Amino acid sequence: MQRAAYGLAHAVAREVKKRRKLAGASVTVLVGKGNNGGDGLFAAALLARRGMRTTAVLAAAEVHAEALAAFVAAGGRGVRLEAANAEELAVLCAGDDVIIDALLGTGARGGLRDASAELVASLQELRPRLVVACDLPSGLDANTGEVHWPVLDADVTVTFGGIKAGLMADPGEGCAGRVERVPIGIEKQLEHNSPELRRLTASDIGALLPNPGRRAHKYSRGVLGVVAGSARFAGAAVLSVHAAALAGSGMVRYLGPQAAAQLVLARTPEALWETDDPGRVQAWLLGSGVAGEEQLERARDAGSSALADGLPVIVDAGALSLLPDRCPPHWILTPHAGELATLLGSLPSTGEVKVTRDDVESRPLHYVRQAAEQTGATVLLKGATTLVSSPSGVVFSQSDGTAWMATAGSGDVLAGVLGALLAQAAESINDDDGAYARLGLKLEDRWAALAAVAASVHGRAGALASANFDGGPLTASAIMAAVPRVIGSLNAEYDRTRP
Ligand SMILES: NC(=O)C1=CN([C@@H]2O[C@H](COP(=O)(O)OP(=O)(O)OC[C@H]3O[C@@H](n4cnc5c(N)ncnc54)[C@H](OP(=O)(O)O)[C@@H]3O)[C@@H](O)[C@H]2O)[C@@H](O)CC1
Ligand SMILES: Nc1ncnc2c1ncn2[C@@H]1O[C@H](COP(=O)(O)OP(=O)(O)O)[C@@H](O)[C@H]1O
Ligand SMILES: [K+]
Repeated sequence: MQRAAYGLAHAVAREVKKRRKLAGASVTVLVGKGNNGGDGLFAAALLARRGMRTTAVLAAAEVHAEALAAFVAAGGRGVRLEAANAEELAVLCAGDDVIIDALLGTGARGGLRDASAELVASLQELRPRLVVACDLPSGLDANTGEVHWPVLDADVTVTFGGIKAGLMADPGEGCAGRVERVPIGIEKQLEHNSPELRRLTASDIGALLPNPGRRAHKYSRGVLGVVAGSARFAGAAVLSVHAAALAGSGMVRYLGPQAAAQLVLARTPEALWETDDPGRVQAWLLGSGVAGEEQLERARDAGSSALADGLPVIVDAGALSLLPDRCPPHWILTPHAGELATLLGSLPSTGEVKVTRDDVESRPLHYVRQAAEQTGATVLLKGATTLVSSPSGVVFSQSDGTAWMATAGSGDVLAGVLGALLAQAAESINDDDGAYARLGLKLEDRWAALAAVAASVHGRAGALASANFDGGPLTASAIMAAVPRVIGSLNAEYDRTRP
């Protein structure tokens, strides 16, 4: 507890010092009845000793006794929260330099209640200057990222031990701000009861990105077949094919109507337009912008032959309605929340239960796992945080992008990037050289890991492109243009630091 409190106090002091002098600055800690409140009180005691004006709002009749004694001994002032003073305390706290949210931690069941809920709801409206959450924002489920409102949005969350699953899945991650981990000596223990949710680091991604050998040729590099676009959505074909070319496919074969093919070739003269037998490919991308019977038929045919040949397939947008009864794990579905809701609704195994987009957005971790389990496929659920579930239940979470990436065509670029990675990895991934094992990944989860690599490359490309515009807005084309540089720098960084 002392290590946790010290880490928390250190982070709070640092954040305050970015804004003003620490001595004389005001901090209020919101204290619940459990150990989370104890951590908050011990941290506030340390801050009082460093000259901060400290107040504790005590939300329970009994709080951690030892921590309260330390807090009082350090000169802190306690106020009991009651229904009658919740509004008034909210106004007072909102004027503070920093608020520490230590109401509920990992032991919470359900959300904030009564006066605590009232206080937090009012505070959230008053937009306090700086909020630091102790371990996790109170009201958030540490295992799922599901949220019981109201929750006080944190600028920084200081979390102890391992990073909880709930801080890597929305809507929880969206409330947590920047997450900092304080090691407290229980990390080894956590490794063994891992929550099966994993975030790949830049170095993990460098280790998994395909790299051409010296004697590579275009066919050995990996050919991607693409059935995308249609008369109505020709742009999806243009974007996905170009992104696949930029992300390093050996070759891209495009199947689609002549009008779309002309636009595809105008942007990507490197691509081939296949009008009858598409020739050999190592992987397929089906569905981005696919509409109309003729193009759906092409996607269906390519899907059937891929299934028979055991080839990896990305199933995006329009092709999500063409799934076989059971998909193999090397089929990667790439829905956004709305598409996932529709997909789940169409599965016989979901039964009569209706799933809406709101349901998926409230419980993305639950539904992405459910979809992978029920279809047998790997499922990549797009969003601010993108979750990828292997049918084994192992989930990857990547959150490397910027909100400017919520722009039309962005998903088509992701599909192209993933297609390029799949085509390049398709042949080597089955006789893995140990890269997955070295990262502690099971080979059965390799498709999900590769999809997470694509999501991260896509997110990093968006972040880089926006940074090049001083944080300004993006088009899908701008995201795509940054992809080669992101892959190049991830590879270079990995080469510099590899063991
Ligand atoms: N190794 C570790 O574990 C470490 C843990 N550490 C710290 O401990 C924290 C976990 O502590 P914890 O177990 O005391 O849980 P926490 O959330 O503070 O309080 C639970 C209490 O609140 C109550 N309560 C429950 N739900 C409620 C609700 N909705 N609304 C109101 N009350 C509610 C419930 O009581 P009851 O429901 O029975 O009234 C229960 O007694 C963790 O987040 C981290 O900060 C660190 O020090 C590092 C090492
Ligand atoms: N708020 C956000 N922050 C970061 N990335 C986002 C956000 N919203 C969407 N994205 C990303 O942008 C892409 C949008 O894909 P999609 O919804 O399929 O759009 P489209 O079909 O128009 O291409 C996904 O990769 C998603 O992860
Ligand atoms: K908390």
